[in-house]
Amino acid sequence: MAEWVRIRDIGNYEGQTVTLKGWLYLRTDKGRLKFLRVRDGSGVIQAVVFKKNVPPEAWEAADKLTQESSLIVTGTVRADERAPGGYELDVSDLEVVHYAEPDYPIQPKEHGVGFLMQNRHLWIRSPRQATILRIRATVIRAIRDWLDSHDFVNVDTPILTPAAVEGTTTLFETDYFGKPAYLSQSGQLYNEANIFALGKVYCFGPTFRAEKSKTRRHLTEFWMVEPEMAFATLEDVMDVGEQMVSYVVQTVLEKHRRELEEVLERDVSVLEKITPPFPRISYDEAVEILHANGFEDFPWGEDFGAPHETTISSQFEKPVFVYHYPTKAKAFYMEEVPGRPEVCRSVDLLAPEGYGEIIGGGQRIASVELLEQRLREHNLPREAYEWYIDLRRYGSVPHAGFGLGVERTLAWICKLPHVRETIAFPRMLDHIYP
Ligand SMILES: NC(=O)C[C@H]([NH3+])C(=O)NS(=O)(=O)OC[C@H]1O[C@@H](n2cnc3c(N)ncnc32)[C@H](O)[C@@H]1O
Ligand SMILES: [Mg+2]
Repeated sequence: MAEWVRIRDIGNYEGQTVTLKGWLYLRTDKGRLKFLRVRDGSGVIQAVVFKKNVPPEAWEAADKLTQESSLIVTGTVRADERAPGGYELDVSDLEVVHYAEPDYPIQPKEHGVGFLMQNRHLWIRSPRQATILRIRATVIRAIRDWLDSHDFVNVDTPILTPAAVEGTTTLFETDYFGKPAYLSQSGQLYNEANIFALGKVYCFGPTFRAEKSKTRRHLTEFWMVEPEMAFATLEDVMDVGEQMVSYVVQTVLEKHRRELEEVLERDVSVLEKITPPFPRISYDEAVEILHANGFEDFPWGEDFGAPHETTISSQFEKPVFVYHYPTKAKAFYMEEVPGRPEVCRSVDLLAPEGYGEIIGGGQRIASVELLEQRLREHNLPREAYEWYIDLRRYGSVPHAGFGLGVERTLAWICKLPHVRETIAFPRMLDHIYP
């Protein structure tokens, strides 16, 4: 058998005889010719079977091929600008590994989202979905590369936790040997302990929100990277956030420009502008933008909804930081702004093109007294946070961090209509199968 190669690298083998292993995506018969669209997980190529060029048994096998049959094809690589990816395989031999059953549910045609979601385990095989998952992997790797190269230590935080971080209304409760435990909403509180050991840390894993929201931006299980820094302030959050997001976007452009343009039909010129610094405006300034752009009655003090975030971010070509939200609109742990207790040292990063919040974070309360006051105000059970208060008793420091949602970031980069396409098996209010 000739050398087994990946379709993604086929350009390196022009004129050579190679072997590909994959699945039949599409078959077109034209007399003594068969055009097979083969995919192998790294890309798609057209394999041309000419009856006179293959053994009779190979032709007979090709004739019985059904969509998604697994196969091994050998042939000579030739450049052809009409072919997907610019190359074709002139087949000299073909072996079928398994004939797929003839009723493969996902035909190369339009299907409704509900049907596709019920068949997500097969839908992910489509070139578009596979491309998105490949870009997702690049986003995750780029995030880790940037943090690892900037002295952040990856520390894993618990999934089973005793208390809320982001409000008690979106907790998934589970029984923990007769006591309640909650799936992690955020690793932040544990990160705040870890920085006293390591200075700069990040956790990166699944987080859970029992969101009752059916929107294009909400999942009930999503992946979040959460950097946290000792001796840091709100400004450090924005510095790190803009540098990391810019690095991620430029890395995706470098590695996946062709897929973005050809498979996802994404206008990449927007992404080319994503470099530091990002604009930074206060919540007060953001409210002024709303008042001047159709939301004259927006009341100061409210959190922004999707339409508001879209209006605010539409004023800028880059993601925009909005800082100093009203204290009452944010979580219990937010440090207050000296002299303005009604606002806190929080920040969100709003992505352009209507993708809204991709980062939430801020500076954390450093004093025992204010933290105890906030726990009372938020009616949080003090006993579940005693350890967290300890962090303010023993060498407290100004510290800050944020969480970036992978799925929302990926949806923006790829310009996807819904976060359901940003993870292999999305979990949403009304979707947990397969
Ligand atoms: N270490 C920190 O400071 C993080 C902080 N405790 C936190 O969880 N902030 S956040 O709730 O705004 O969520 C952060 C990001 O997490 C994403 N996120 C937040 N909730 C969701 C849902 N439901 N679906 C998808 N993505 C979500 C979104 O990008 C948010 O900006
Ligand atoms: Mg948020």
